[in-house]
Amino acid sequence: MVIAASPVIVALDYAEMAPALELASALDPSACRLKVGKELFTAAGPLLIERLQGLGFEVFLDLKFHDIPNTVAGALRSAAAMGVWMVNVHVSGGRRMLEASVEAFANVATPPMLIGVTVLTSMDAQDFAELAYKGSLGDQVLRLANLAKDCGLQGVVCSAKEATVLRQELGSTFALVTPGIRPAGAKADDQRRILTPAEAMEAGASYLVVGRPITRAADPAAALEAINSSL
Ligand SMILES: O=C(O)c1cc(=O)[nH]c(=O)n1[C@@H]1O[C@H](COP(=O)(O)O)[C@@H](O)[C@H]1O
Repeated sequence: MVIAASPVIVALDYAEMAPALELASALDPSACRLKVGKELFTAAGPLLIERLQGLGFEVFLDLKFHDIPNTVAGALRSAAAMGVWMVNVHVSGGRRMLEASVEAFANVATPPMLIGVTVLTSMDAQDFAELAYKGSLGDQVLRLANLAKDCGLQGVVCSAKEATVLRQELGSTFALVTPGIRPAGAKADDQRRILTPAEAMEAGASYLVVGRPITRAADPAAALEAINSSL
């Protein structure tokens, strides 16, 4: 496996294996990592993970587990057995689920990084208000990030808009994985809390998750290169 020099994680949001492998083959594993999410993993499964690793890529398995502690712990052990680099769970699954998640990797020699999802980057203040949580969206992100850290997770997924505050509150070694990244002038699509790659790094992000601005570009490798050289 190649350790990428770049903080970019390319989201392979495809419906099947072939286009995902085609895109991966066009990219350099020293220039990015790859993320496989619910759509692609449900269609293509562990075989795809093996193929991407065979091309030299570290893989973020983004299945956002959210279930009872025993079920999530089992799912995480299965993920670790695939040798993935990063996995995630919803922090809103609560303390016992998070502690069971950490415990699931206790006997794994090289465990994946365990990351908690806070408030999805597709949500804005209005969406958030409908859920009737206490405080603002930003308060909720901070509350969930503190809980994740307290339970022993290595980082959180959040919007880069929250990265400055989280970096201050949670210290320099806690990983901030930030989707909702759009180069200047790119379409927001369904994302609501967005920043450019350079702004996100400036705000304290550790990793930038970028999907459509790369996967739907006429030349994905050039789009990745442009982002990397903007940092
Ligand atoms: O966990 C994630 O990766 C994630 C969390 C979040 O809050 N928002 C978010 O967009 N994501 C993922 O990040 C990727 C963003 O893709 P683009 O919007 O195409 O750049 C998608 O694969 C999402 O599933």
